[in-house]
Amino acid sequence: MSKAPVVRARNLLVGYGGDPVCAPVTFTLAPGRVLALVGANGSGKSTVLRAVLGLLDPAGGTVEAFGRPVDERETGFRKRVASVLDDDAYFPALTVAEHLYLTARGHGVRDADDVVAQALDDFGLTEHGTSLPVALSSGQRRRLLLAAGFVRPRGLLVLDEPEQRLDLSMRSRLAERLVEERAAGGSVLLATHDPVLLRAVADRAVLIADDECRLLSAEDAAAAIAPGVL
Ligand SMILES: Nc1ncnc2c1ncn2[C@@H]1O[C@H](COP(=O)(O)OP(=O)(O)OP(=O)(O)O)[C@@H](O)[C@H]1O
Repeated sequence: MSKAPVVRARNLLVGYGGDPVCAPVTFTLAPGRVLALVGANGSGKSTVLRAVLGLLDPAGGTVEAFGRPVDERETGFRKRVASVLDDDAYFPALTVAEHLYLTARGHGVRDADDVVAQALDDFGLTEHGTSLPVALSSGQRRRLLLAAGFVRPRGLLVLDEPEQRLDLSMRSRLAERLVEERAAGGSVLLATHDPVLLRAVADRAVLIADDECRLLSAEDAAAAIAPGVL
């Protein structure tokens, strides 16, 4: 397995309208590793993720994915990068299963039936396969968006607070799924406020802040975001 970084950010400065939202951030993410971004509300985690996904130009520094400057217009980039952000992006007229088939087949998955059935099961959606998004609870809609990230091929999975709106049992299933992802050689970059998820899946973390963005062990990062600390 190639150990070249999947993501390399060097003094990456992110912000809006020329104003940085946090200190420059430097990290690498290797194949088969999970890196978490932690920090207070508004510290800049989602903004860093947007820059890694090419949805926002860096205000300074560089960010590369698979050895090339990030460019989400490149087919090769979009083929290898799956993301689930903090938005409810779904088609109102498609059922849960149809969403997953569309995503899988759109990305050329041959055994889409098996892959979709597995994702429905993993995310507790089997009995909602024929439901439209409007008929789902907010947590079930979140599961649908997460499931869509897992039915397509990927080398990098980017997740923005994937624990949001999930009950504890689904958080633990998500953690198992991410551990499997890592074991299969996939890389995951996630923003999270959940110390339990962080401890279960992350190898390292970056604490995003105004004055300095620091690389921490997963354990130190989990302690830093424990209740009463941040
Ligand atoms: N589209 C935007 N235009 C201008 N400012 C923005 C925009 N999106 C976010 N911000 C600001 O950028 C800062 C960082 O926001 P960001 O969403 O990256 O934080 P976060 O660490 O992900 O927070 P949370 O934990 O609440 O999700 C905040 O001060 C926010 O108000």
